[in-house]
Formats: sequence, C-alpha cells, structure tokens
Amino acid sequence: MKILTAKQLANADKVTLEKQDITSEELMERAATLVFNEIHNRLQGAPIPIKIFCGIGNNGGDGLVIARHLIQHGYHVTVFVVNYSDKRSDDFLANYDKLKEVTRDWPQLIKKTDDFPEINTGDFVIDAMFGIGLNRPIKGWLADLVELINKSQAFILAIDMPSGLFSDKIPGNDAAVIKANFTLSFQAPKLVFFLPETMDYVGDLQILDIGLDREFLSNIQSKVYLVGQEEALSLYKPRKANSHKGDYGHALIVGGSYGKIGSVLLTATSALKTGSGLCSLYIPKCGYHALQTGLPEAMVLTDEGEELLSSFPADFTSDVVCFGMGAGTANETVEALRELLENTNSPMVIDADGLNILSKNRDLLNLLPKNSVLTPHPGELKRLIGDWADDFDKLEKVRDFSRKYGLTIVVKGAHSFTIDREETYINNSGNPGMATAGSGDVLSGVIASLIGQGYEPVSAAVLGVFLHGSAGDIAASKIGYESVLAGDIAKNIGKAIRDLFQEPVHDSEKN
Ligand SMILES: NC(=O)C1=CN([C@@H]2O[C@H](COP(=O)(O)OP(=O)(O)OC[C@H]3O[C@@H](n4cnc5c(N)ncnc54)[C@H](O)[C@@H]3O)[C@@H](O)[C@H]2O)[C@@H](O)CC1
Ligand SMILES: Nc1ncnc2c1ncn2[C@@H]1O[C@H](COP(=O)(O)OP(=O)(O)O)[C@@H](O)[C@H]1O
Ligand SMILES: [K+]
Repeated sequence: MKILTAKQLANADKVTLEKQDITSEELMERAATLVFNEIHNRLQGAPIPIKIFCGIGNNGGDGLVIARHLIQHGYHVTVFVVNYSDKRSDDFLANYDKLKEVTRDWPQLIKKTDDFPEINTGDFVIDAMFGIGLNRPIKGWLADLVELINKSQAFILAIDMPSGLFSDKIPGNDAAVIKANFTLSFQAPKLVFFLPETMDYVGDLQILDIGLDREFLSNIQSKVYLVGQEEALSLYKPRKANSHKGDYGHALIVGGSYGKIGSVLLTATSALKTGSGLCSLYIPKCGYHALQTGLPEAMVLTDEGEELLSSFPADFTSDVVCFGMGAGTANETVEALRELLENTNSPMVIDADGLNILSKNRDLLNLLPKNSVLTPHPGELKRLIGDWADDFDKLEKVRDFSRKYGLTIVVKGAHSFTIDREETYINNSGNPGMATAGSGDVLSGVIASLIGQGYEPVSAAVLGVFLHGSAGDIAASKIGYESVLAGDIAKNIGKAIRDLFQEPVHDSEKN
C-alpha cells in the first residue's frame, strides 16, 4: 500500500471531486459516514458518553457529520467546537447547520481554558480537531486541552490523524499531540504512523477506503510503501513440484565466537526453515560440537581459530554469504571479513558484529558486493551513519548511505524500514514479544535464505522482514509476548509462509 503525503491526498481529493462529479461536502459525508459505521459496529448502541472535539476545518467537519449520525442512532453525544480561529471551513459550516436539525443540544464552544469540560475515564472521546491541515505545532490553551484529553484515561479515537501530528515532520518535543487509542485514517496511511518518534500517538490503526479516484491513486508517484500480507504475497515465489535441493540455494553463514555460538545456530535454523536447499556454517572450532548436534541438517566448517574467526575458506562457493552474528570485532575477525570480501562475489547479508566491523573499518564498505543487505538495529545504525536529528533526518541519511554504497539497508525496529536507494518499505508485521535476544539473528537467516533461493536482495529483505514479523506474531499468539524466544520465531517461519495465503487479517489488528 502506498504511503501518501498530505499534498498528494489533497490532489487525490480534488481529482475525485471532478471525476465523480461530487461536492467536497458529499465526500466529507461519505468519509465520515464510514467512520460512523465503524463506531456503530463496535459500540452497538452502548449508552456510553461520547464527547466529540471538533476543530473548525474539515477535520472538524468530519466530527460534525459523525456526531449527526451518532445522535440519529440514539447515542449520548456532546459536541465541542474547539474554536481556535473564526475561519470555519465551508463544509464545517454546512454540517454545523445540519447538526441543528437533529439536536437541540447546541455544540459547546471552547475558546479558552475556562471552557474546558470534564472528561471522565469511561468517556469515549472523538478527536476531530486537526487532520492533515495542521500547519504549526499545537500550543497555548489548545495544548492544555490536548493534555486534559490525554490525561483523562478516556478511550480516544482520532479521526484521520491524532491532532498535533504532521504528515511530513516531527512535531517537536514541546508540542502537544493527542495520544489516541485508535486512529481511523482516510484512504492511505501517513508516514508518521510508523516512525519510532511518532507511532505511539496512533494506537491501533485502520485505513478507511473513502473511494478516492482509483486511477489517480494508482498513478501517483510514491516511493514509500507499507508492506502487509498482500504486498508480501506478491513477492513470494512458489516452489516447483519438479525440483531438488539444488534449486533452493546454498547459504553460507559465517559467525560465532566463544560464548556466542548460539547466534549462528539461530541464523542457520531460520535459513533452513525459510527453505534453503543447503546450509553451511563457518565458525571457530569451539562451536563445532554444539552446531553439529544442534542442527544436524547443516554442514559445519571450522576456522583455524579456537575461539574467534580469523580467516575464510577461499575456494568455497555459495549462493549467498551471511556474516556477523556473534562474531566479535577482534582484529583477526576484521581480517577474516576483509579476506571474505576480497574473495567472494556472492551477495551478502551483514548483521550484528559484521556491521560494527564495517563502522570501524570503513574502507571495507567499498568492498561489499553491490546490493548486499545490511540489517542494523538503531545502535548499529548510529555507528554506521552517525547520529540524526529526528526520524525524517534518519531516513534521509540512510537513503544517502544506500545510494553511496549501492546497498539495501533494513533499519530494524517495531516497524522495520527497508531502504533501497530511493525506495522505502515499511513493515507492518511483528510485535513487542520479538524484542528478545537473537531475534535479529533469525531475521538475517531468513533474508540470506531468500537471496540464496534467487530472490532479488531488496525483495528478500522486504519479504524476509515481513515473514519474520509474521512468524513472531504466530509465536506470540500461542505463548504470549513475554515467552517468545528467537527460536520460536524461527520455528514458525513455515506457518508464516503458509499464512501468506490465508484471508487477510483486518488492518486494525496490526500497527
Ligand atoms: N480526501 C481527504 O483526505 C478528505 C479529508 N477530509 C478531512 O479534512 C481534513 C483536512 O481538513 P483541513 O484542510 O480543513 O485542515 P484541518 O481540519 O486539519 O485543520 C484546519 C485548519 O486549522 C488551521 N491550523 C493548522 N494548524 C493550527 C494550529 N496549530 N493552531 C491553530 N490553527 C491551526 C489551518 O488553517 C488549517 O487549515 C482531513 O484530515 C480529513 O479529516 C474529509 O472531510 C474527507 C476527505
Ligand atoms: N516491538 C517490536 N515490534 C516488532 N518487532 C520488533 C519489536 N522489537 C524488536 N522487533 C524485531 O526483532 C528484531 C530484533 O533484532 P536485534 O535488535 O538485532 O536483536 P538481537 O541483536 O538480539 O538479535 C528486529 O527484526 C526487530 O524488528
Ligand atoms: K484528528
């Protein structure tokens, strides 16, 4: 699914009005009615107090339409007009008039702190103050109102966007932002819904298709995509009945050191679980017995070093090399990576200590085969590209780095971002249970396996990140977040692949 900017959405809006020959008021009615339907489906007429905070632009207009439908269906609604300006939009005004037709309870104007209502824990608050039209941070008494709503512990539903979030920049430390429990957003997800600095304001997310012009949307240029089941499925290559293990790639996994041999076991297990035809491991001697016993399906080659990697088997060929997990950053191991890079043209996946070695020995970056995949977590990324001012700056810096060295970078996190030159793919699977030792090792095994099986490295990264998150979701659904171990993620990769073909999960269950 494409992620669109406020400007692109405004253009889509304009084209839709022309092509469908409808007024903007009709489009607002359509969009807000869809929101009403979602609320009605969930509340089923429950007599809970609903407090709707409407701005004076079109986000507020949406709030008024929602209020009208809720009142007509017998809900207990109080409407507040948050009157931060007297420049009310035309569609707001039209719906203000329509509201009068269904209730005698006049909307209450809020113009200053004294006008704030009481908000109780059991209230259902609808935030329709600002949407994509926000053009400066929320300050002053408006910020106090946002704080009051946030502190109320009421359930907060944000319309289109939590008020205070911009679609294209970070609001800043001292700006007020609604912290929603649920966001119903129109037509396309906005980038800020997925960034570490802003994702917590969104709560659960559901995108409502409000019927903007299909042709315009499909032709619109966006280089940022949200990757869910549908996008992952489109990348998947089915196995042929008439095939053999030679068709599914030979993955070589290079890593480990004394006390960190388990990381290689996790990577290798996940590579085989993702379907590699053959998997070889290159490790220091101390890990030999553990790996041969722990994963009899893998072949094990040992380095001369007892406890550290110090070289690379020069005449070894494989379809992909995965380097770094548990390897440490000793000088011998730096030289082993140098030797590996000088002697291989296979595409590579570099993770963990492999990344730390690259950060400290930047000349090695130029030796990496083009289109190799790097999988840093935020700490490793900072060592690799330096610090960033905010998440937008981070994305720009990662794009520059990707372009400069011709690499695909997976920036791991709650929503992992795969960045390949100009393109950005945001993953929408996974859960906090995956914040556990070794889960990154499992991810590098999945990506390496897919590259070995013939996937383009960027497709392997995008599909691999999705499958890894989905396997984590399956594990968590069985045993709970706290108990998920990295090995459980590896174990469920097969089910994650099978689930690509299941009926799609509702958007609101994922964020
Ligand atoms: N195609 C679409 O995407 C549709 C959008 N609609 C709604 O329209 C919204 C956008 O409406 P608007 O463009 O009227 O903008 P908003 O309603 O988001 O904001 C209203 C106005 O507030 C002012 N403002 C901005 N920041 C402020 C601040 N910090 N303090 C005080 N005033 C500030 C600006 O002049 C802005 O135009 C969307 O978010 C959505 O809810 C829907 O009605 C239907 C269709
Ligand atoms: N809250 C979360 N939601 C979704 N995925 C997560 C979350 N926390 C961690 N993950 C995923 O788990 C993996 C953690 O990787 P990493 O930090 O390298 O772990 P390790 O170094 O222990 O292997 C990443 O793929 C990341 O995207
Ligand atoms: K809003």
